[in-house]
Amino acid sequence: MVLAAERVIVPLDVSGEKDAIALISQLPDVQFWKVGLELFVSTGATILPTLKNRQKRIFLDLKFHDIPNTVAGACRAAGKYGVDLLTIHATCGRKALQAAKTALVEGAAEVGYPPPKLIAITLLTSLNSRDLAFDLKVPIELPEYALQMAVLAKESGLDGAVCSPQEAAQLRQVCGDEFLLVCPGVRPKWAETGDQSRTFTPSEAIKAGADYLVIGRPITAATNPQEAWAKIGDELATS
Ligand SMILES: O=C(O)c1cc(=O)[nH]c(=O)n1[C@@H]1O[C@H](COP(=O)(O)O)[C@@H](O)[C@H]1O
Repeated sequence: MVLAAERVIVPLDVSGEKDAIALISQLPDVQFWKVGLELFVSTGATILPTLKNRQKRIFLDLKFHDIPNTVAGACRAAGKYGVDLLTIHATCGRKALQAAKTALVEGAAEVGYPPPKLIAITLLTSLNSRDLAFDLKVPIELPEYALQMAVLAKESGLDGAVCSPQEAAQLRQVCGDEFLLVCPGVRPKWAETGDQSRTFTPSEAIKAGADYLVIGRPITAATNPQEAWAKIGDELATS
């Protein structure tokens, strides 16, 4: 049986600490929270100790994208927060990914934390094949591109990738069972797609091989977030 508390990460996509704490309190069964750009840029790292005090797991989603020296510095610092997952864009390239991973491990060791798992963004789930071909000018098919970014991450020593659930099965097959697959772009049948392009339902995403599902607005923007969380829990329990 798939338990939502073990497999679903909910993003704290709000701009203030008060709103973040209200969400955390409203959804006590959520064990894994994501702190992303909106909250981190608005309030800094202050939410992290709050989550740790409540024994929550933390996905720090800062999507680093820079030259090797800069991502290494950022990862060394992020390693000291004691979070569980951290993101970087695969398109930083091999040298930056390797430098990031090394610095993250060193930063965590300096303060005695286990290193967070470093996972690479393959291709944002908001983008579709047309965007990739016509705007980003990438001349290969989208699933193949996402796969190649995951392979680059794996070869660079990263722990996993962020991908659309539509690509999860292929990434799982090629990158193996130990490679962590974190999938946003998850939409229950009853939820709006919004700006996500490559979506699967929660049960489809799990079947495709996702380790974790990142599900935000279907829960957090629902009239009744607890009810939405429970519905997703029911879907996963029977999948
Ligand atoms: O890194 C991410 O978590 C991420 C990568 C990606 O390709 N697509 C994506 O949607 N996300 C994040 O996943 C969350 C999805 O939220 P909802 O679209 O509200 O479910 C957001 O916080 C995004 O920042």
